[in-house]
This record gives sequence, C-alpha cells and structure tokens, in this order.
Amino acid sequence: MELRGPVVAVEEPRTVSTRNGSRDVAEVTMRPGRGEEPPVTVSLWGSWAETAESLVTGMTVLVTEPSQEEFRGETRYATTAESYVVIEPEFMVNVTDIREWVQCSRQYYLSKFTGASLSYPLVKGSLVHEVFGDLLRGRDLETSVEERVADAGLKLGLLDRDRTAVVEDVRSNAQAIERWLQQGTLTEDDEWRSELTLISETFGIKGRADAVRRGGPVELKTGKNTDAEPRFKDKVQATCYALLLGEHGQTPETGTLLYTKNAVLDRTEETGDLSPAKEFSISSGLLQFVVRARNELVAMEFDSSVPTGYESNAICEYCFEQDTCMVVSGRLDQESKAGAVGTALPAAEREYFDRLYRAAEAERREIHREYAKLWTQSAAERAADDKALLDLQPQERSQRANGTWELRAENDDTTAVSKIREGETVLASDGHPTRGDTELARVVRLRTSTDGTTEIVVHADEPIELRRLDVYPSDYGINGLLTAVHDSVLKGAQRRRDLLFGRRDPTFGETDATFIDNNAAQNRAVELAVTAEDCALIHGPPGTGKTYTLAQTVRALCERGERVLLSAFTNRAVDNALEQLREQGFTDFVRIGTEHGVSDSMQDARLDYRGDPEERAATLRNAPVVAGTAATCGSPVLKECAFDVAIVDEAGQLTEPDTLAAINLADRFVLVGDHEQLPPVVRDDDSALQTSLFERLIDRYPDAAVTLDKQYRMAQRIQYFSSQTFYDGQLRPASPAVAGQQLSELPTVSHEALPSALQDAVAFVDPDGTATGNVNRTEAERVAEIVDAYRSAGVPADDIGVIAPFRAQVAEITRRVSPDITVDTVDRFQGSDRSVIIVSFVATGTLDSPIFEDRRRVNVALTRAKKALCLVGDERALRSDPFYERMLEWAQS
Ligand SMILES: Nc1ncnc2c1ncn2[C@@H]1O[C@H](COP(=O)(O)OP(=O)(O)OP(=O)(O)O)[C@@H](O)[C@H]1O
Repeated sequence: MELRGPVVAVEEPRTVSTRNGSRDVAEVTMRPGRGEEPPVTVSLWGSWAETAESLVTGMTVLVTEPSQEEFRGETRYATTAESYVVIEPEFMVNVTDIREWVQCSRQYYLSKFTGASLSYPLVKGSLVHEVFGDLLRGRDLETSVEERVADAGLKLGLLDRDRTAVVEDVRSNAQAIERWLQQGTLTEDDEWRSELTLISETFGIKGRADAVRRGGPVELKTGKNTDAEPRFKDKVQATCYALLLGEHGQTPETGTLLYTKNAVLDRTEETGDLSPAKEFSISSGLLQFVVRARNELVAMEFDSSVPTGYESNAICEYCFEQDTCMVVSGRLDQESKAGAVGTALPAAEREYFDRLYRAAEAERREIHREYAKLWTQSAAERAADDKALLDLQPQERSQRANGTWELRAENDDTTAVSKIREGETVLASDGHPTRGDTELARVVRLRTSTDGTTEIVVHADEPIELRRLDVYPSDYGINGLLTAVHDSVLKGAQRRRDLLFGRRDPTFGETDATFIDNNAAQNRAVELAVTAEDCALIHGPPGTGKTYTLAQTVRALCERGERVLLSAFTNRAVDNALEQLREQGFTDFVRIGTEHGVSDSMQDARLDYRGDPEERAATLRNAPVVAGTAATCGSPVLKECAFDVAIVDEAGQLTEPDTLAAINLADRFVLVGDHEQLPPVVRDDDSALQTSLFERLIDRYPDAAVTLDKQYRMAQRIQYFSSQTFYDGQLRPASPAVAGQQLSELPTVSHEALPSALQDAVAFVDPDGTATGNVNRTEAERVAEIVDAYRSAGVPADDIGVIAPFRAQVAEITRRVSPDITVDTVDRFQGSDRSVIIVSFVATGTLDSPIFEDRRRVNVALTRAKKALCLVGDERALRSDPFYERMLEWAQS
C-alpha cells in the first residue's frame, strides 16, 4: 500500500512525547491516488518530519507502507518503521548526484556546468572501471588494459600522457581488483553481474551500479582509503544501489567498496588498512538517509533554487573546488558557504544566466516526465507513442571480442513503428524497462526486410533476453546546455559578451576579393564571413546554396590561414558541407562523430580516438578544419580545442546554448540558417530555449546579415507559395532553367504517361479518407497509387520522396510502396530534396493537432520538391484554417 499525490497542506514539525520518549512529527495533508481521491492526513514521524520541512503545497509526495487507523469516522495515516517518504518521485536523481549532494550541495550544483572537462583522473577512472567490467566478463587483464588504453588514445594524447605510463598506472589499479577477485571471492556459485542499470519508480533515483555480487552492490573507487571503513559518500552511493536493488527483491544487507589504489600504496609510507575491499552493513537508517538526502535535493530543484553549501554542512577549507565556487558566487552574486570573490557581472548577464538555467532545468523536468512514462504508460501505450518496440523474439547472443554482448532479436509485427534508430542508446529489457532485467544498449542494426520482419541487433554489457526496446530519455545533454551558458557568461571574452548582450554592434574589415562571381548575395555572404571581426549571419531560404556558400567560406578562411570549426545541428548537414568541400577540391579536414552518425562517404575522414596518444592528438590539433555536430562541440575532447572561426549550419534549429557550445570554441563565428524553417526542438512549450541565437541576432543586427535570394532547386510554380508567405516574395529562381524545369526533362520520363491530375507542377488530391488518430489508411493507399503513377511515367524511385506529419502514417505509407522510395517526417527531410515530393496531410474534418500550427514545417515540406509537388489531404480540413486555405488556393490554381 502506498499514498501518492499532491500536497494540500503541511504543518510545522513538532516534538511530542510518546511511549518511546520524545519524537518529532509533522502532519501533511495530501490527495492520494495521484490527486484523484479526497484529501487525507498523514503523520510523518521521526526523521521523516525533516522531509516535511521541504514540502510545499503542489509538490507530489509518496508515502510507502503507511499505517491506517480509523479515528472518529476519519481515516488517518502515519509512517511506520518500513515507510519511506519521497518528494516528487517522478524527478529522477542520479545516484552520483546524491553522493555529491551529501558531500556538498553546492558542489552538486557547480558540477552541472563544470563537470565535463577532460582530466586525467576522470579518464583513468573510467579506464579502470572498464577493465573491471572486462575482468568480470572473463577477459584477460593484460589484453583488457592494452585495449582500453588504446581506445582512449585521443583523450590521453590531449592530456599529454604517455601510453606506457598510463598502461602501467591502469594495470596497477586493475591488479588490485584481480587479486581481490582471485581471493576465493569469485567462486563458481558466486552470482556476479557487471554494470547494472537501475531505474526506481518508487524513489525517483536512477543509476548504473558497477557490479552486483550475491545481490549486493560493489562500487569501484580509483582512489585510496586506508581507514577500516569506507568513506561516507561512497557508502551513500552503494546504499542508493542497495535501495534500488531492494525494489526488485531482497534489499541487500552488505555493500562493498573497492579502493583500487590501496593495493598500489607503498606499505612503508602508509599506515592503516591497505586491503582494497571494504564491506559495510546497510542499515535501514542509512537507506532512509539517502532518501532524505534525495528529497532535499529535489526540493531545491523544485523551484530551481541555487544551493549555498549550507544545506549539506559542507566543509570548504580543504575543498579542491573552493576557488571555482567562490568565483561563480562572486560573478553571479550568489550566496555561498565558501564566500565569494570578484565583482558581479552586469545584471543583463546574470538575468540571462538565470533565465537559461531555469529553461534548461525545465527541459530536464520534461525529460523526467518521459522517464515516468516508462512505467506509468502500459506497453501498448508506449508502442502507440512510437517509444517502444515490443514482443521481440530473442535470437542468438554472442560475446564480442571485448567481452560485451551482441544480442539479436526479430520482430514480425509488421505494424510496429518507433522512434528508435540505428546508433542510438536504448533501454533493452526482457519485458519491462524498469521492472525487468534491463541494460543500456546501442542499436547496431534495425532493418525491416520486404516480408515485414524486422531484425534488431544491439550491443550491451550483459546478455539479457532481448524482448523489448524503449527509447531512453537521456537528460545527459542538459548539463551540456548549462556548461555552454556558463562558459559563455563566466568565461567568455568581454567583446563577445558585449555582442551577445547588445552593447556593441558587430564590426567588419574590408576586402576587394570576389569569392563567387555568379551570385551577388552569396558573394556578399562570404565577404561578410571572411571580414567579420565578431560574427556574420547568413540567412539561406530553401535551395539558395547555403551549403555551397558555406564551403566557399571555409575555403576562403583557410586560405587566410584561419583554423575553422565546422558545425551543424545534424550529422547529415555536417557531412553535406564536407562533401561540398570535397567537390570544391578541399580535403584537409577531420570529422568528429560516431561510426553510426557519420555517413559512409565521410568515414575515411572520421577521427579515430583509438591509437597512439601523441599521434591522435596531433591529428586533431593540426587539422585546419574540424567538423562535427553542435552536440559534440561541448564534449571534453572538443573543449580542448581552439579555433579562429566557428561556422554553424542549421543554426535556426539550434537552441541558444547549443549554438554557444560551438561558438565558445572560437574567436569569431558565422551562423548559417533559416528561421523560417524548422525551429529548435524543445519539449517545454514556453521555453526560453525556443528562439535560436541565429534568430535573436538576425533581429538585433540586420547589418551583420545577408539573405541568399536565388534558389537553385524549385520550379517557379513550386516556389511561389513559400516565397510569398515566408520571404516577402524575395525568393527567386536562380535562372530561367531552374524556374522552368519540368519532370519531362528527366530522361526516362514521359509527361503524357502521367494522369492529368498530376500533370501540373503543383497538384492537389483529396482521397476522401478518414483519419483515425495519426493514421489515414485511405490516404496512404492513395499516396501509394500516386507514387505508382509517377513510377509508371518513368520517374526513378530515388527521385520521389513522401512526407507525412506523423510517424504512424509514415509507416502506413512505407508498407505500401517499394523500399527504395523515401518516406519520412518533415524533420528528416530538412536539408534534402527530390524531383517529386508527395505530402500526406492525414487530418480529416479539422486540423486539431499542434503539428499543423507550426507553419515552418509546411514551408520545409513544400520546398523539398524540384519539379513536381503533390499535396494529398482532406479539402474540408485544410480549408478550416486560413493559412492552409491559401495553400490550397495556390495548389488548385
Ligand atoms: N553560385 C552557385 N552557382 C552554381 N550552382 C550553385 C550555386 N549555389 C548553389 N548552387 C547549387 O544549387 C544547389 C543547391 O545548393 P545547396 O545544396 O547549397 O542549397 P542549400 O541552401 O544548402 O539547400 P537547403 O535549403 O536544403 O539547405 C546545389 O546543387 C548547388 O551546387
């Protein structure tokens, strides 16, 4: 039994005398059943009364195993010895955050934006952890150490570390583990498991335990500890895992901490207990303590308050972060236990920091809501939301050379659709993502064959039964946003801040060079970019040669000896720009990205992190052009690099902090984009993150911007609506050939073979279907017939694209057309084009989905077509909205 729901009222805790002496108690009134039931009063006894002090009206509270008593016709509840009180259980706190919070609440806050730098202790720590996992999976120590160190080549090189010395260092730490494992602890019937992903529905805690032995957590620490007892913060961490393990079965009574450095210490220097493994008993008091610590943290996050360090009674004297802490306090005018140094930043900067901090944290909460859906939604609901693939049939499992596992499964449900794509990290489970056996896994293959069977292959640390995949709602990127804002506001140069905060207009040098001789606006764009002393903004409506101009800009800058960072929102745009550079004869670049993220044609330019440290680092440091998505710009590796100019493509799709992550690495920047196409993807509707830096700056500094006005893609008839609606009629075909292009120009196409309804460059078809949810089967059928008609008239399959607003409709259509036709949502079509584009609008009767509200998506969809555009939808629904009505009038004219 549990009580879960919003708090209605909270009373101050008071001390009362009971049979067992005096105890604290606080009364809380709440509405159980997630707010569905009438209010009840719960007495929170003993140390849970402390938690009551953090509760405010409106918070959700969960009380487990309360006692229930009838008193004068009223049911009263109270905590028992078995109870836990959990504030906002849907707020997912990382185990490592609780560990940090207990040590210093302010350190927890600071590490959100200072945590991602490259440092040897961190790199070594993860190497030792990886070797530990390898040893548990039966890999040989020497091979593991050599391989893992080789994998970290680039990072070690950037840290100027010598490979042999690192191998020695990691080996000595790992030997401690091996010896301990050999001390008879690892017997045949000993149940071991490395790396266990745990997500708690009850406690709102998630984490990955290093290992589990006989049901108890084992945590590895690469430091030393010569006391008999584990360190308190380490116990807290292991206790969190114990709590989470207990949710699925028996709560373990013992936890183990492994201090790998102990075995390395010279016995003459050190006294005390040198054994690496220290066990401790997990008491109910400790279990409750970690839940209370989590509650304090969550209460602080509830209103985005900033911790001072007093919350956790931090001791500042010996803290290695004291300086950072004082600087942040001084610059942002925050209260902190460590004190403050320096003068406060101007109010504009502080307000900005605050606004984006809150926006990023609101985004984190939205992601946490996604977590909660892992268990509040049924499997069927998740599948319907495209968030899970269910009922997979497990096939082979094989151990890979590095000891991890390759798991294969099949799915013959031909209706299954999901957002999951190859290369992504997902939650793989034997049936339920939080209640079952779950592992984080990487999808390496997800292919549907012509008979509709989908083959799924994932890589995971443990050989679980692969029966279900769920989208993993990672909040990893949020700290990246905060770091970018912090680096920009607290570490950014004065000149850059003056620009960002509107105190100084951008300035430009001069050049009389001509860069592009057949397009004045493009030439002007390169000129602005090359002469910019702060920034330049290139506004490129569809097909206006953004990529072409960007490549010309990169070359012009490199010729002047500048080092360039080339970035974009998507991997595809990064690769397109590099392909354009290659076409223009420039190949001196390195591509940062994962094997799955980078296109096949750019794999040869991809920077391998593995290898000799010095050589790897030199490749990165000496490259005139480094290219990668904006998301990688905040990575520890790229944060070690510096550039003269950062060029960011698709800047209209990036949130402001995402753009900052890229431009923070360079002295000057060039943003390329179109704020009339897709905006940043933000979960929170009212977020300050919704306006891109590109849009903000183009409004503020129109003189630093140039709009490319000639488009090389669409026939005149096709571009008309977009030009009039989004670009004040300024968008023009680049040449008569572009304006007058026709399908019949394609060598295989016979215009007469097309049905008359499709002979115009822009056509509209109403298939008279009915939408059910996000699917319209009749319309999907009709779209397939239209595809066939174009095919029969001789249009090659790869010249046809189909766009639908919803993934479910994409799946409906995909099933009805041959696999070589691209069918996808608008988001996946941005930046590409086809001779023929067919758009399925799905909705019938009315347009009540929010997807139809953002006109910019329609702009993208309509402007993918070069020679023919066919709109398929319900005329009545489309006419119900003035914008779509105008679109129809154009299509039918
Ligand atoms: N100045 C130019 N001279 C000749 N061809 C050009 C010129 N500028 C662009 N093009 C051609 O026009 C086409 C579209 O250019 P590009 O792919 O750069 O457009 P884009 O603006 O990046 O498109 P999107 O809107 O999809 O991002 C390409 O084939 C490109 O080679």
